[in-house]
Amino acid sequence: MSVREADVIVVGAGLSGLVAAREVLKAGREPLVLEANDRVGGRILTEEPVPGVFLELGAQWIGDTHHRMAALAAELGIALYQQFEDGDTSYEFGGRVLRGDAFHAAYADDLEHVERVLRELDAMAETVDVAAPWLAPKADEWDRITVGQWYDAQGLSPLGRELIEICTVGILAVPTVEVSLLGLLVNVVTCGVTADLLSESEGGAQTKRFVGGTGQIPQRLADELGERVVLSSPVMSIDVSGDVVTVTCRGGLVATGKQAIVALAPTLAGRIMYDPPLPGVRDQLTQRMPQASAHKSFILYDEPFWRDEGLNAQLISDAGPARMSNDSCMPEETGGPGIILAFLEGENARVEGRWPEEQRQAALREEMARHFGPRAAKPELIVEGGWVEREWTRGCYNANPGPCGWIHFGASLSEPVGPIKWAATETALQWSGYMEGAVDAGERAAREVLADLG
Ligand SMILES: Cc1cc2nc3c(=O)[nH]c(=O)nc-3n(C[C@H](O)[C@H](O)[C@H](O)COP(=O)(O)OP(=O)(O)OC[C@H]3O[C@@H](n4cnc5c(N)ncnc54)[C@H](O)[C@@H]3O)c2cc1C
Repeated sequence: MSVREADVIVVGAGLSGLVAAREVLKAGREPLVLEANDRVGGRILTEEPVPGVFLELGAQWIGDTHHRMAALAAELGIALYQQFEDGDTSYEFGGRVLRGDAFHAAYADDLEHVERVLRELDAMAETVDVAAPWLAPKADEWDRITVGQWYDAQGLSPLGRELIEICTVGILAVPTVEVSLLGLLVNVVTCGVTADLLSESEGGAQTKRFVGGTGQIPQRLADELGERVVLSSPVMSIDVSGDVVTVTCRGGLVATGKQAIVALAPTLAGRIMYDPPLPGVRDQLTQRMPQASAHKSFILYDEPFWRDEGLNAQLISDAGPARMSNDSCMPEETGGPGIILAFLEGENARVEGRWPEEQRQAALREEMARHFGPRAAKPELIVEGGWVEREWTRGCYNANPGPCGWIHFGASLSEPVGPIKWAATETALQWSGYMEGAVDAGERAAREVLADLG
Protein backbone atom coordinates (compact mmCIF):
# COMPACT_ATOMS: atom_id res chain seq x y z
CA MET A 1 0.00 0.00 0.00
CA SER A 2 1.34 3.46 -0.83
CA VAL A 3 0.05 6.62 0.84
CA ARG A 4 -0.11 10.17 -0.50
CA GLU A 5 -1.28 13.34 1.19
CA ALA A 6 -2.60 16.59 -0.27
CA ASP A 7 -5.03 19.39 0.56
CA VAL A 8 -7.47 18.40 -2.17
CA ILE A 9 -7.87 14.97 -3.76
CA VAL A 10 -9.27 15.25 -7.28
CA VAL A 11 -10.88 12.16 -8.76
CA GLY A 12 -10.55 12.03 -12.55
CA ALA A 13 -7.98 13.62 -14.88
CA GLY A 14 -10.46 14.71 -17.52
CA LEU A 15 -10.49 18.39 -18.41
CA SER A 16 -12.68 19.28 -15.45
CA GLY A 17 -10.50 17.55 -12.86
CA LEU A 18 -7.29 18.94 -14.33
CA VAL A 19 -8.64 22.49 -14.42
CA ALA A 20 -9.87 22.16 -10.83
CA ALA A 21 -6.44 20.90 -9.71
CA ARG A 22 -4.69 23.74 -11.54
CA GLU A 23 -6.90 26.32 -9.80
CA VAL A 24 -6.23 24.73 -6.40
CA LEU A 25 -2.48 24.83 -7.06
CA LYS A 26 -2.64 28.44 -8.28
CA ALA A 27 -4.26 29.34 -4.95
CA GLY A 28 -1.30 27.88 -3.08
CA ARG A 29 -2.91 24.59 -2.03
CA GLU A 30 -1.71 21.11 -2.92
CA PRO A 31 -3.92 19.01 -5.22
CA LEU A 32 -3.49 15.34 -6.04
CA VAL A 33 -5.29 13.97 -9.11
CA LEU A 34 -6.18 10.27 -9.25
CA GLU A 35 -7.00 8.93 -12.71
CA ALA A 36 -8.32 5.44 -13.49
CA ASN A 37 -6.98 5.32 -17.03
CA ASP A 38 -3.37 5.07 -18.19
CA ARG A 39 -3.74 8.48 -19.86
CA VAL A 40 -5.25 11.87 -19.03
CA GLY A 41 -8.04 13.60 -20.98
CA GLY A 42 -11.07 11.36 -20.44
CA ARG A 43 -13.55 12.26 -23.19
CA ILE A 44 -10.77 14.11 -25.04
CA LEU A 45 -8.73 11.66 -27.12
CA THR A 46 -6.62 12.56 -30.16
CA GLU A 47 -5.15 9.83 -32.34
CA GLU A 48 -2.53 10.27 -35.07
CA PRO A 49 -2.91 7.25 -37.40
CA VAL A 50 -0.83 9.00 -40.08
CA PRO A 51 1.95 11.46 -39.10
CA GLY A 52 0.49 14.97 -38.91
CA VAL A 53 -3.12 13.79 -39.21
CA PHE A 54 -4.94 14.28 -35.92
CA LEU A 55 -8.27 12.54 -35.49
CA GLU A 56 -10.42 13.50 -32.53
CA LEU A 57 -12.05 10.34 -31.24
CA GLY A 58 -13.45 12.55 -28.48
CA ALA A 59 -14.02 16.30 -28.29
CA GLN A 60 -13.13 18.20 -31.43
CA TRP A 61 -14.58 21.73 -31.67
CA ILE A 62 -15.17 24.82 -29.68
CA GLY A 63 -17.68 27.54 -30.55
CA ASP A 64 -17.38 31.31 -30.69
CA THR A 65 -18.77 31.74 -27.16
CA HIS A 66 -16.51 29.09 -25.58
CA HIS A 67 -14.42 31.84 -24.02
CA ARG A 68 -12.89 29.73 -21.26
CA MET A 69 -11.60 27.17 -23.77
CA ALA A 70 -10.26 29.83 -26.13
CA ALA A 71 -8.43 31.48 -23.21
CA LEU A 72 -7.06 28.15 -21.98
CA ALA A 73 -5.79 27.23 -25.45
CA ALA A 74 -4.10 30.63 -25.76
CA GLU A 75 -2.51 30.26 -22.32
CA LEU A 76 -1.20 26.81 -23.23
CA GLY A 77 0.11 28.05 -26.58
CA ILE A 78 -2.27 26.02 -28.74
CA ALA A 79 -3.48 27.70 -31.93
CA LEU A 80 -7.01 27.44 -33.33
CA TYR A 81 -8.23 26.99 -36.89
CA GLN A 82 -11.56 27.58 -38.52
CA GLN A 83 -13.95 24.72 -39.32
CA PHE A 84 -14.46 24.42 -43.10
CA GLU A 85 -18.13 25.05 -43.91
CA ASP A 86 -18.22 26.53 -47.43
CA GLY A 87 -20.55 24.82 -49.85
CA ASP A 88 -23.79 22.88 -49.89
CA THR A 89 -25.05 20.36 -47.38
CA SER A 90 -26.46 17.13 -48.82
CA TYR A 91 -29.88 15.94 -47.59
CA GLU A 92 -31.37 12.48 -47.92
CA PHE A 93 -35.01 11.91 -47.06
CA GLY A 94 -37.34 9.22 -48.33
CA GLY A 95 -34.66 7.85 -50.66
CA ARG A 96 -34.14 11.24 -52.37
CA VAL A 97 -30.79 13.04 -52.16
CA LEU A 98 -30.89 16.81 -52.66
CA ARG A 99 -28.29 19.54 -52.26
CA GLY A 100 -28.63 22.81 -50.30
CA ASP A 101 -31.03 25.17 -52.07
CA ALA A 102 -32.84 22.40 -53.94
CA PHE A 103 -33.71 20.76 -50.61
CA HIS A 104 -34.78 24.04 -49.04
CA ALA A 105 -36.97 24.87 -52.06
CA ALA A 106 -38.56 21.42 -52.21
CA TYR A 107 -39.45 21.39 -48.51
CA ALA A 108 -39.92 25.10 -47.73
CA ASP A 109 -43.20 24.61 -45.82
CA ASP A 110 -41.86 21.73 -43.73
CA LEU A 111 -38.76 23.72 -42.84
CA GLU A 112 -40.77 26.81 -41.99
CA HIS A 113 -42.78 24.75 -39.54
CA VAL A 114 -39.60 23.35 -37.95
CA GLU A 115 -38.42 26.95 -37.58
CA ARG A 116 -41.66 27.87 -35.74
CA VAL A 117 -41.15 24.92 -33.37
CA LEU A 118 -37.60 26.10 -32.61
CA ARG A 119 -38.87 29.60 -31.83
CA GLU A 120 -41.48 28.09 -29.50
CA LEU A 121 -38.66 26.24 -27.71
CA ASP A 122 -36.81 29.55 -27.37
CA ALA A 123 -39.81 31.16 -25.72
CA MET A 124 -40.13 28.24 -23.31
CA ALA A 125 -36.38 28.24 -22.56
CA GLU A 126 -36.58 31.89 -21.53
CA THR A 127 -38.59 30.83 -18.47
CA VAL A 128 -35.94 28.32 -17.30
CA ASP A 129 -33.20 29.34 -14.85
CA VAL A 130 -30.32 26.96 -15.46
CA ALA A 131 -29.24 27.14 -11.80
CA ALA A 132 -32.67 25.86 -10.72
CA PRO A 133 -34.63 24.45 -13.67
CA TRP A 134 -37.04 22.72 -11.28
CA LEU A 135 -38.37 26.16 -10.31
CA ALA A 136 -39.48 27.10 -13.85
CA PRO A 137 -43.22 27.88 -13.83
CA LYS A 138 -43.96 24.87 -16.02
CA ALA A 139 -41.12 22.64 -14.79
CA ASP A 140 -43.48 20.00 -13.50
CA GLU A 141 -45.38 19.72 -16.78
CA TRP A 142 -42.28 19.79 -18.98
CA ASP A 143 -40.24 17.30 -16.96
CA ARG A 144 -43.04 14.72 -17.13
CA ILE A 145 -43.08 14.53 -20.91
CA THR A 146 -40.29 13.64 -23.25
CA VAL A 147 -38.91 15.78 -26.05
CA GLY A 148 -40.18 13.12 -28.45
CA GLN A 149 -43.73 13.38 -27.10
CA TRP A 150 -43.66 17.14 -27.39
CA TYR A 151 -42.28 17.05 -30.94
CA ASP A 152 -44.98 14.52 -31.89
CA ALA A 153 -47.64 16.96 -30.70
CA GLN A 154 -46.41 19.84 -32.85
CA GLY A 155 -48.13 18.69 -36.05
CA LEU A 156 -44.87 18.58 -38.01
CA SER A 157 -44.77 16.86 -41.40
CA PRO A 158 -43.02 13.47 -41.43
CA LEU A 159 -39.94 15.17 -42.94
CA GLY A 160 -39.99 18.00 -40.40
CA ARG A 161 -40.37 15.55 -37.52
CA GLU A 162 -37.48 13.40 -38.78
CA LEU A 163 -35.26 16.41 -39.37
CA ILE A 164 -35.79 17.81 -35.88
CA GLU A 165 -35.19 14.33 -34.41
CA ILE A 166 -31.87 13.96 -36.25
CA CYS A 167 -30.68 17.41 -35.20
CA THR A 168 -31.72 16.92 -31.56
CA VAL A 169 -30.08 13.49 -31.39
CA GLY A 170 -27.00 15.23 -32.82
CA ILE A 171 -26.80 17.13 -29.51
CA LEU A 172 -28.18 14.66 -26.96
CA ALA A 173 -26.92 11.40 -28.55
CA VAL A 174 -30.01 9.58 -27.30
CA PRO A 175 -33.46 9.21 -28.90
CA THR A 176 -35.71 12.13 -27.97
CA VAL A 177 -38.06 9.76 -26.12
CA GLU A 178 -35.38 9.34 -23.46
CA VAL A 179 -35.00 12.97 -22.43
CA SER A 180 -37.57 15.21 -20.75
CA LEU A 181 -38.66 18.38 -22.45
CA LEU A 182 -37.32 20.33 -19.47
CA GLY A 183 -33.97 18.57 -19.99
CA LEU A 184 -33.79 19.82 -23.57
CA LEU A 185 -34.65 23.36 -22.46
CA VAL A 186 -31.87 23.18 -19.86
CA ASN A 187 -29.49 22.24 -22.68
CA VAL A 188 -30.60 25.23 -24.72
CA VAL A 189 -30.23 27.60 -21.77
CA THR A 190 -26.84 26.37 -20.53
CA CYS A 191 -25.46 27.00 -24.00
CA GLY A 192 -26.77 30.56 -23.85
CA VAL A 193 -28.05 30.28 -27.39
CA THR A 194 -31.41 29.85 -29.02
CA ALA A 195 -32.86 26.52 -30.01
CA ASP A 196 -30.83 26.97 -33.21
CA LEU A 197 -28.41 24.79 -31.27
CA LEU A 198 -30.59 22.08 -32.75
CA SER A 199 -30.20 23.38 -36.27
CA GLU A 200 -27.63 22.00 -38.64
CA SER A 201 -24.78 24.29 -37.61
CA GLU A 202 -25.14 23.38 -33.92
CA GLY A 203 -25.69 27.01 -32.97
CA GLY A 204 -22.03 27.89 -33.15
CA ALA A 205 -20.70 25.04 -31.00
CA GLN A 206 -18.50 23.78 -33.81
CA THR A 207 -16.65 26.68 -35.33
CA LYS A 208 -13.00 26.14 -34.37
CA ARG A 209 -10.50 23.33 -33.82
CA PHE A 210 -7.11 23.01 -32.19
CA VAL A 211 -4.02 22.87 -34.41
CA GLY A 212 -2.22 19.65 -33.45
CA GLY A 213 -5.23 18.15 -31.68
CA THR A 214 -7.45 18.72 -28.64
CA GLY A 215 -5.47 16.12 -26.70
CA GLN A 216 -2.66 18.62 -26.16
CA ILE A 217 -4.85 20.56 -23.73
CA PRO A 218 -5.24 17.93 -20.99
CA GLN A 219 -1.68 16.73 -21.63
CA ARG A 220 -0.19 20.19 -21.08
CA LEU A 221 -2.33 20.72 -17.97
CA ALA A 222 -1.09 17.38 -16.63
CA ASP A 223 2.51 18.28 -17.48
CA GLU A 224 2.14 21.45 -15.39
CA LEU A 225 0.83 19.39 -12.47
CA GLY A 226 3.65 16.85 -12.82
CA GLU A 227 3.72 14.17 -10.12
CA ARG A 228 0.47 15.50 -8.71
CA VAL A 229 -1.30 13.43 -11.38
CA VAL A 230 -1.32 9.68 -10.76
CA LEU A 231 -2.47 7.42 -13.60
CA SER A 232 -3.88 3.87 -13.54
CA SER A 233 -5.46 4.47 -10.14
CA PRO A 234 -9.22 3.87 -10.25
CA VAL A 235 -10.85 5.34 -7.15
CA MET A 236 -12.95 2.71 -5.43
CA SER A 237 -14.00 4.44 -2.21
CA ILE A 238 -14.13 7.79 -0.47
CA ASP A 239 -14.40 7.86 3.31
CA VAL A 240 -14.95 10.97 5.36
CA SER A 241 -14.03 10.90 9.01
CA GLY A 242 -13.75 14.08 11.02
CA ASP A 243 -11.65 16.52 8.98
CA VAL A 244 -10.01 13.82 6.88
CA VAL A 245 -11.07 12.53 3.48
CA THR A 246 -9.52 9.15 2.62
CA VAL A 247 -9.59 8.05 -1.00
CA THR A 248 -8.69 4.45 -1.80
CA CYS A 249 -7.72 3.25 -5.27
CA ARG A 250 -7.73 -0.18 -6.84
CA GLY A 251 -4.10 -1.28 -6.67
CA GLY A 252 -3.59 -0.06 -3.13
CA LEU A 253 -2.86 3.66 -3.35
CA VAL A 254 -4.49 5.55 -0.46
CA ALA A 255 -4.67 9.34 -0.56
CA THR A 256 -5.72 11.57 2.29
CA GLY A 257 -6.79 15.19 2.14
CA LYS A 258 -9.09 17.79 3.61
CA GLN A 259 -11.37 18.08 0.59
CA ALA A 260 -12.24 16.00 -2.49
CA ILE A 261 -13.45 16.96 -5.94
CA VAL A 262 -15.14 14.16 -7.86
CA ALA A 263 -14.77 15.17 -11.52
CA LEU A 264 -16.66 12.27 -13.12
CA ALA A 265 -19.93 12.02 -15.04
CA PRO A 266 -22.68 11.35 -12.46
CA THR A 267 -23.18 7.67 -13.34
CA LEU A 268 -19.48 6.96 -12.83
CA ALA A 269 -19.39 9.05 -9.65
CA GLY A 270 -22.23 6.84 -8.39
CA ARG A 271 -20.09 3.71 -8.77
CA ILE A 272 -17.65 4.84 -6.07
CA MET A 273 -18.43 3.65 -2.52
CA TYR A 274 -18.89 6.45 -0.02
CA ASP A 275 -18.67 6.20 3.76
CA PRO A 276 -20.79 7.65 5.22
CA PRO A 277 -23.16 6.87 2.33
CA LEU A 278 -24.27 9.77 0.15
CA PRO A 279 -27.70 11.27 0.75
CA GLY A 280 -30.33 9.11 -0.97
CA VAL A 281 -31.39 11.90 -3.30
CA ARG A 282 -27.84 12.25 -4.64
CA ASP A 283 -27.53 8.50 -5.18
CA GLN A 284 -30.90 8.38 -6.94
CA LEU A 285 -29.78 11.20 -9.22
CA THR A 286 -26.73 9.19 -10.26
CA GLN A 287 -29.05 6.27 -11.03
CA ARG A 288 -30.97 8.52 -13.42
CA MET A 289 -28.26 10.13 -15.53
CA PRO A 290 -27.23 7.56 -18.13
CA GLN A 291 -24.32 8.21 -20.45
CA ALA A 292 -25.51 8.77 -24.02
CA SER A 293 -24.29 6.85 -27.09
CA ALA A 294 -22.15 8.22 -29.90
CA HIS A 295 -19.64 6.71 -32.30
CA LYS A 296 -17.36 8.56 -34.70
CA SER A 297 -16.18 7.23 -38.08
CA PHE A 298 -13.39 9.14 -39.83
CA ILE A 299 -13.27 8.40 -43.54
CA LEU A 300 -9.97 9.40 -45.17
CA TYR A 301 -9.42 10.16 -48.88
CA ASP A 302 -6.36 11.33 -50.80
CA GLU A 303 -7.79 14.88 -50.92
CA PRO A 304 -10.96 16.81 -49.97
CA PHE A 305 -12.43 16.39 -53.47
CA TRP A 306 -15.91 17.53 -52.38
CA ARG A 307 -14.72 21.09 -51.87
CA ASP A 308 -14.12 21.51 -55.64
CA GLU A 309 -17.65 20.34 -56.22
CA GLY A 310 -19.15 23.00 -53.96
CA LEU A 311 -19.95 20.58 -51.13
CA ASN A 312 -19.08 21.06 -47.46
CA ALA A 313 -19.07 17.31 -46.60
CA GLN A 314 -22.10 17.80 -44.34
CA LEU A 315 -24.94 15.36 -44.76
CA ILE A 316 -28.26 14.95 -43.02
CA SER A 317 -29.89 11.61 -43.71
CA ASP A 318 -32.91 9.64 -42.58
CA ALA A 319 -31.28 6.45 -43.91
CA GLY A 320 -27.91 6.21 -42.22
CA PRO A 321 -25.94 4.56 -40.90
CA ALA A 322 -24.62 8.08 -40.25
CA ARG A 323 -27.34 10.71 -39.81
CA MET A 324 -24.87 13.57 -40.00
CA SER A 325 -21.33 14.22 -41.16
CA ASN A 326 -18.92 17.05 -41.74
CA ASP A 327 -15.52 18.07 -43.08
CA SER A 328 -12.83 17.07 -40.62
CA CYS A 329 -9.64 18.00 -42.48
CA MET A 330 -6.45 19.46 -41.08
CA PRO A 331 -5.90 23.26 -41.48
CA GLU A 332 -5.91 24.32 -45.15
CA GLU A 333 -2.29 25.54 -45.00
CA THR A 334 -1.19 22.11 -43.70
CA GLY A 335 -2.89 20.24 -46.53
CA GLY A 336 -3.21 16.52 -45.88
CA PRO A 337 -5.92 14.02 -46.71
CA GLY A 338 -9.58 14.69 -47.23
CA ILE A 339 -11.39 13.61 -44.07
CA ILE A 340 -15.13 13.20 -43.60
CA LEU A 341 -16.37 12.58 -40.08
CA ALA A 342 -19.56 10.52 -40.01
CA PHE A 343 -21.55 10.53 -36.75
CA LEU A 344 -23.50 7.55 -35.44
CA GLU A 345 -25.53 8.89 -32.55
CA GLY A 346 -28.29 7.61 -30.29
CA GLU A 347 -29.95 4.56 -31.81
CA ASN A 348 -27.51 4.47 -34.72
CA ALA A 349 -24.61 4.15 -32.28
CA ARG A 350 -26.45 1.38 -30.46
CA VAL A 351 -27.46 -0.55 -33.59
CA GLU A 352 -25.07 0.12 -36.50
CA GLY A 353 -22.32 0.98 -34.00
CA ARG A 354 -22.44 -2.66 -32.86
CA TRP A 355 -22.39 -4.15 -36.35
CA PRO A 356 -19.21 -5.98 -37.37
CA GLU A 357 -16.72 -3.39 -38.58
CA GLU A 358 -16.74 -4.70 -42.16
CA GLN A 359 -20.53 -4.45 -42.46
CA ARG A 360 -20.68 -0.96 -40.96
CA GLN A 361 -17.83 0.37 -43.06
CA ALA A 362 -19.37 -1.03 -46.26
CA ALA A 363 -22.62 0.75 -45.41
CA LEU A 364 -20.73 3.96 -44.66
CA ARG A 365 -18.92 3.81 -48.00
CA GLU A 366 -22.23 3.40 -49.83
CA GLU A 367 -23.73 6.27 -47.89
CA MET A 368 -20.79 8.57 -48.67
CA ALA A 369 -21.15 7.72 -52.37
CA ARG A 370 -24.88 8.59 -52.33
CA HIS A 371 -24.01 12.05 -51.03
CA PHE A 372 -20.60 12.92 -52.35
CA GLY A 373 -20.27 10.87 -55.53
CA PRO A 374 -18.45 7.69 -56.63
CA ARG A 375 -15.01 8.84 -55.37
CA ALA A 376 -16.46 8.78 -51.87
CA ALA A 377 -16.99 5.02 -52.13
CA LYS A 378 -13.24 4.44 -52.18
CA PRO A 379 -11.61 5.86 -49.06
CA GLU A 380 -8.00 5.06 -48.25
CA LEU A 381 -8.64 4.48 -44.56
CA ILE A 382 -11.48 4.44 -42.03
CA VAL A 383 -10.75 5.04 -38.35
CA GLU A 384 -13.59 4.59 -35.87
CA GLY A 385 -14.25 4.90 -32.20
CA GLY A 386 -17.14 4.45 -29.81
CA TRP A 387 -17.14 5.10 -26.08
CA VAL A 388 -19.43 2.52 -24.52
CA GLU A 389 -16.68 -0.10 -24.27
CA ARG A 390 -14.32 2.34 -22.58
CA GLU A 391 -14.50 1.29 -18.96
CA TRP A 392 -13.95 4.74 -17.48
CA THR A 393 -16.42 6.62 -19.69
CA ARG A 394 -19.16 4.15 -20.70
CA GLY A 395 -20.82 6.40 -23.25
CA CYS A 396 -20.93 9.97 -24.49
CA TYR A 397 -21.20 12.81 -25.31
CA ASN A 398 -22.59 13.40 -21.85
CA ALA A 399 -25.50 12.55 -19.57
CA ASN A 400 -28.96 13.98 -19.07
CA PRO A 401 -31.49 13.03 -16.39
CA GLY A 402 -34.50 11.09 -17.67
CA PRO A 403 -38.10 12.30 -17.23
CA CYS A 404 -38.83 13.66 -13.72
CA GLY A 405 -35.08 13.71 -13.09
CA TRP A 406 -34.75 17.48 -12.88
CA ILE A 407 -37.79 18.14 -10.71
CA HIS A 408 -37.14 15.34 -8.22
CA PHE A 409 -33.34 15.06 -8.12
CA GLY A 410 -31.81 18.01 -10.00
CA ALA A 411 -30.97 20.04 -6.91
CA SER A 412 -28.40 17.41 -5.87
CA LEU A 413 -26.42 17.53 -9.12
CA SER A 414 -23.74 19.89 -7.87
CA GLU A 415 -24.72 20.30 -4.21
CA PRO A 416 -21.58 19.51 -2.14
CA VAL A 417 -21.78 16.69 0.40
CA GLY A 418 -19.58 18.03 3.21
CA PRO A 419 -15.99 18.07 1.95
CA ILE A 420 -16.96 16.26 -1.30
CA LYS A 421 -17.55 18.62 -4.24
CA TRP A 422 -18.79 17.66 -7.71
CA ALA A 423 -17.22 18.72 -10.98
CA ALA A 424 -17.44 17.32 -14.59
CA THR A 425 -19.18 18.97 -17.50
CA GLU A 426 -22.60 17.64 -16.49
CA THR A 427 -22.55 19.92 -13.44
CA ALA A 428 -21.75 23.11 -15.37
CA LEU A 429 -24.04 26.09 -15.62
CA GLN A 430 -22.59 27.17 -18.96
CA TRP A 431 -22.16 24.87 -21.94
CA SER A 432 -22.86 21.78 -19.87
CA GLY A 433 -21.92 18.72 -21.93
CA TYR A 434 -19.07 20.48 -23.70
CA MET A 435 -15.40 21.12 -22.87
CA GLU A 436 -16.38 24.68 -21.98
CA GLY A 437 -18.70 23.22 -19.36
CA ALA A 438 -15.95 20.94 -18.02
CA VAL A 439 -13.80 24.04 -17.40
CA ASP A 440 -16.71 25.97 -15.89
CA ALA A 441 -17.46 23.09 -13.49
CA GLY A 442 -13.79 22.55 -12.59
CA GLU A 443 -13.35 26.23 -11.74
CA ARG A 444 -16.52 26.27 -9.64
CA ALA A 445 -15.56 23.13 -7.69
CA ALA A 446 -12.11 24.62 -7.03
CA ARG A 447 -13.73 27.79 -5.66
CA GLU A 448 -15.87 25.64 -3.37
CA VAL A 449 -12.95 23.70 -1.88
CA LEU A 450 -10.83 26.84 -1.53
CA ALA A 451 -13.65 28.59 0.32
CA ASP A 452 -13.89 25.65 2.74
CA LEU A 453 -10.13 25.48 3.19
CA GLY A 454 -10.26 29.15 4.23
C1 LIG B 1 -17.00 11.50 -29.12
C2 LIG B 1 -17.07 12.78 -28.35
C3 LIG B 1 -17.18 13.98 -29.03
C4 LIG B 1 -17.26 15.19 -28.34
N1 LIG B 1 -17.24 16.36 -29.05
C5 LIG B 1 -17.13 17.53 -28.38
C6 LIG B 1 -16.84 18.73 -29.08
O1 LIG B 1 -16.66 18.72 -30.30
N2 LIG B 1 -16.76 19.87 -28.35
C7 LIG B 1 -16.90 19.90 -26.99
O2 LIG B 1 -16.80 20.97 -26.38
N3 LIG B 1 -17.14 18.75 -26.30
C8 LIG B 1 -17.25 17.58 -26.96
N4 LIG B 1 -17.41 16.41 -26.27
C9 LIG B 1 -17.65 16.49 -24.81
C10 LIG B 1 -16.36 16.74 -24.04
O3 LIG B 1 -15.40 15.79 -24.41
C11 LIG B 1 -16.66 16.62 -22.56
O4 LIG B 1 -17.66 17.55 -22.21
C12 LIG B 1 -15.46 16.90 -21.65
O5 LIG B 1 -14.26 16.40 -22.17
C13 LIG B 1 -15.78 16.27 -20.30
O6 LIG B 1 -14.70 16.43 -19.41
P1 LIG B 1 -14.87 15.99 -17.91
O7 LIG B 1 -13.57 16.22 -17.25
O8 LIG B 1 -16.08 16.62 -17.35
O9 LIG B 1 -15.20 14.43 -17.94
P2 LIG B 1 -14.30 13.22 -18.50
O10 LIG B 1 -13.55 13.64 -19.69
O11 LIG B 1 -15.23 12.07 -18.64
O12 LIG B 1 -13.27 12.94 -17.33
C14 LIG B 1 -13.50 12.04 -16.28
C15 LIG B 1 -12.19 11.33 -15.98
O13 LIG B 1 -12.38 10.51 -14.85
C16 LIG B 1 -11.77 9.24 -15.07
N5 LIG B 1 -12.42 8.27 -14.20
C17 LIG B 1 -13.61 7.64 -14.35
N6 LIG B 1 -13.88 6.87 -13.28
C18 LIG B 1 -12.84 7.02 -12.42
C19 LIG B 1 -12.54 6.49 -11.12
N7 LIG B 1 -13.36 5.67 -10.48
N8 LIG B 1 -11.37 6.86 -10.55
C20 LIG B 1 -10.53 7.72 -11.15
N9 LIG B 1 -10.75 8.25 -12.37
C21 LIG B 1 -11.91 7.91 -12.99
C22 LIG B 1 -11.95 9.00 -16.55
O14 LIG B 1 -11.01 8.09 -17.04
C23 LIG B 1 -11.73 10.41 -17.10
O15 LIG B 1 -10.38 10.66 -17.38
C24 LIG B 1 -17.30 15.19 -26.93
C25 LIG B 1 -17.18 13.99 -26.23
C26 LIG B 1 -17.03 12.80 -26.93
C27 LIG B 1 -16.82 11.53 -26.17
